[in-house]
Amino acid sequence: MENYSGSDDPGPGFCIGHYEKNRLVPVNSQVVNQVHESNYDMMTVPVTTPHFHSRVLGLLSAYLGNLQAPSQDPIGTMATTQNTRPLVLPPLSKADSHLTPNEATSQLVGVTSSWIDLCSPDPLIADLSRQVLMLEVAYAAFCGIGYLLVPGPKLHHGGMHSEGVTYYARAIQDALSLGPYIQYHIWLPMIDNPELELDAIGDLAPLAREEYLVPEEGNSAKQDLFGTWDAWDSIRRTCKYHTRLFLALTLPKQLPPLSVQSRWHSEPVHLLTIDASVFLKNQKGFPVLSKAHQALIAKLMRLRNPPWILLCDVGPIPGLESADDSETNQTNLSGKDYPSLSQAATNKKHHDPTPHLSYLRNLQQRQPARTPIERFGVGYQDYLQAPLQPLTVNLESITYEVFEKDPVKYEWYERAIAKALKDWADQKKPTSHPDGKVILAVVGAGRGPLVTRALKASAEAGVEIDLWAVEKNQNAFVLLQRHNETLWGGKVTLVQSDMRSWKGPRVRRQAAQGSQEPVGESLGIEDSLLYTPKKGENDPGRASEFSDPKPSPLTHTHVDIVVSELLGSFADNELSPECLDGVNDLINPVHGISIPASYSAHFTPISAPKLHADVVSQSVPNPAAPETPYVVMLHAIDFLSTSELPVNSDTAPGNGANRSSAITAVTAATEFPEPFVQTAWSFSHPNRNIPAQSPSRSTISNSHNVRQTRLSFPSQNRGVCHGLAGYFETVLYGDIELSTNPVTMEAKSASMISWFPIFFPLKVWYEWVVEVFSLERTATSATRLTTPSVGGARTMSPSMDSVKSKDNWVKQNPRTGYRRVRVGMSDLHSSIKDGCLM
Ligand SMILES: C[S@@+](CC[C@H](N)C(=O)[O-])C[C@H]1O[C@@H](n2cnc3c(N)ncnc32)[C@H](O)[C@@H]1O
Repeated sequence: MENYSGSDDPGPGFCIGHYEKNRLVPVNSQVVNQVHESNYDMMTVPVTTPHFHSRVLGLLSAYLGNLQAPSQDPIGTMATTQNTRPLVLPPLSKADSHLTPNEATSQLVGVTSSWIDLCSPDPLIADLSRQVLMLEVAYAAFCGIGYLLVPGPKLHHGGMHSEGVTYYARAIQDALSLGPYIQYHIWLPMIDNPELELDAIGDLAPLAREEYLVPEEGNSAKQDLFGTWDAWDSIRRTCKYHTRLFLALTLPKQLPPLSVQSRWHSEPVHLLTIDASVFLKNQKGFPVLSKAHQALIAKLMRLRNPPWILLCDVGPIPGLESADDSETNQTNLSGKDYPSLSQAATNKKHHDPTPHLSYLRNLQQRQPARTPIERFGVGYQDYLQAPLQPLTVNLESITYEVFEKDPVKYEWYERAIAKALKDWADQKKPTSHPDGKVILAVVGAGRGPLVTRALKASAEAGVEIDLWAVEKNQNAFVLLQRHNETLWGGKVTLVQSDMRSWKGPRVRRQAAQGSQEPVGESLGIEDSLLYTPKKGENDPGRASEFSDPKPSPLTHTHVDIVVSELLGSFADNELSPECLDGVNDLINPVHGISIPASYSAHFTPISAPKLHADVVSQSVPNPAAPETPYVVMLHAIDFLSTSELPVNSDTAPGNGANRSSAITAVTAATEFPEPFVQTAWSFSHPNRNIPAQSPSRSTISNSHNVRQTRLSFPSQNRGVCHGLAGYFETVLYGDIELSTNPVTMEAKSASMISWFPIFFPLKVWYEWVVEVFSLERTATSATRLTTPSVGGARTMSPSMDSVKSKDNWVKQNPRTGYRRVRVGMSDLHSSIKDGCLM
């Protein structure tokens, strides 16, 4: 068996890059070499130059200076457009970009302009921004850039909040087809904090014309913990969960509550940007990250695709930009933090030109080794697998081999069998064997690991057993025969049969001479003579058995202990109850034991964007894809129903009076909230209540195994439910249990790897783009409204007008005094492919 201890396993590697907003040097191979020599893995490069920015501002200013009102045509149609004379940007010129296609390009992350505003309520600004993005994307694609960092949507425009996201999303959808080999990273902060969404000099947003703006009245927008996640959700839905669309997430100085962190953890965060200001200083003045930041980074780094880290504003790359800049920038020291002269002299000796990078490299080395489950699961994380069909399909040897690597399951079975045998002996229970041996049958023996464990348990408990192994897989049966000869000393009677047609063990009628002390008296059925086929000979109409070839009068008897391992990820989904029903009558009717004694199925709703995207992409060739329950090692998921109290913006970090207490609460814990997992149903064996089967029916009724359930899951925060995560728990014997339920597995069977959870996908309902908002009054009243709003909100939304006229009590402009919280949204549908093409 492979060693899964993980002691020599290095932790995850960090890929760290250098971000410079206004990098002015043209990047070539020498520059990239310099980056590598400085211990960075990669760097960013702006797609366009400040020259291009000035040129666009100049064109806009000239355009606005000459703006005329649209001339009316006789029927007034011109009045319905705001683009009578659109401003069209000319193509890029040499001075507009430092990018050149060369061998270094593929190692760069291109950055598109942050001064545009695709969400602007002013159609002129929005359209100009779209043109800028398209020019940049087209040129980046031409140069061979593989990764683009695209600043996220601006969410606040005066009194309007999050209204232009659909337009932003639409532009990204266009960009995806314009740069067909580019991976796009939408750059977002972890929460929507309007106070931090500041306009810089030269930004297009403040140039939006007043007539398109709604003034902010009184209450400024509050921060919204899930506001940026919500925007991201709109974008990726519009782009239909595109496989080249990812996130770049800004790590803030104050981390948001863990429920917000766990939401981002479930999303495709492929870049993590860390600004110099996020670092604290240790006693020696070196930059370090808080424990909470370290914990979040550690979790992200254990994902199937760990994010790359971009260090922002941490000073220049040594040797690349001027040394003077490097001195002043390196740790952002200010005022009293400056070292004394003697400290400065010492520092000079040990001068580290990249202290933030050194810290992250050190953090990388301190990452804990992967756990046995993580090592085992490499390549399986968030990977959809169809569940096994062990009854109808004969498993391959390699599949058994994977089961057999479990460091816990077989150990627990051995303990359970030993305990059951000891109890049997201690309680002096009669056995089904004439010699008093406990008759134990491993049904569904596979390649025999439980048979080995049963023999060990018998030796350990000092209780003699008569061991039977039943397996229907003819290929695995060959190995069972071999093991019986080489490993088990012929002590096992092998039966190649479906357990449902097995007639039970056969024993000699009289106790054999010289047998060991019986455990108890025999309950054997001694009323029939049976035929034992010779080795290799099949008994027609009955299972073939290979045992002592000496012919002797045999009789069927009961099994005292049935051991099976037929559970699926959702307990009963691999037909465990149905198969065990087939041996139910063979179990000793008074004292018989089944290991497992019982099992239950559990589930909880989850957000699983990666799995959803995979199911959707598989749906094209396979329409049954969304109807399939998948076995998945769940990782990038968020539990939607948790035991955590709901968090609201008032108690989130950065909110005035509550700030300090909230931050304490946030930084104290680093584990994501525990899911609320509920039990769906359970089964136990032997089942003394199986109704008698009607002799007139050829098939056995399975109605006693039908189960149904209806459960409620409180959800604390908004999110998208992509499906249900299913788990199981099983009582093997007494207090020996196995569990995959994330709430109990640590206590019951930590490090068990045989089963991954099951994922039941949910289909999503589609319509033309419709957004539904709940209006939360931000002023005095706590009134809530739900208003569907069709299309965009660049003009006054028709829905808003109808709300005004219908509901007298909404007297004021509903755009002010209310906060719109999106509660639902359909997919974006477009007739562009089927419409009239140019
Ligand atoms: C999950 S595997 C477990 C194998 C083995 N006990 C182990 O732990 O590695 C289940 C085994 O049960 C066998 N099996 C399933 N249904 C069966 C049935 N009705 N009768 C006999 N064997 C069955 C399968 O062929 C498979 O070998």
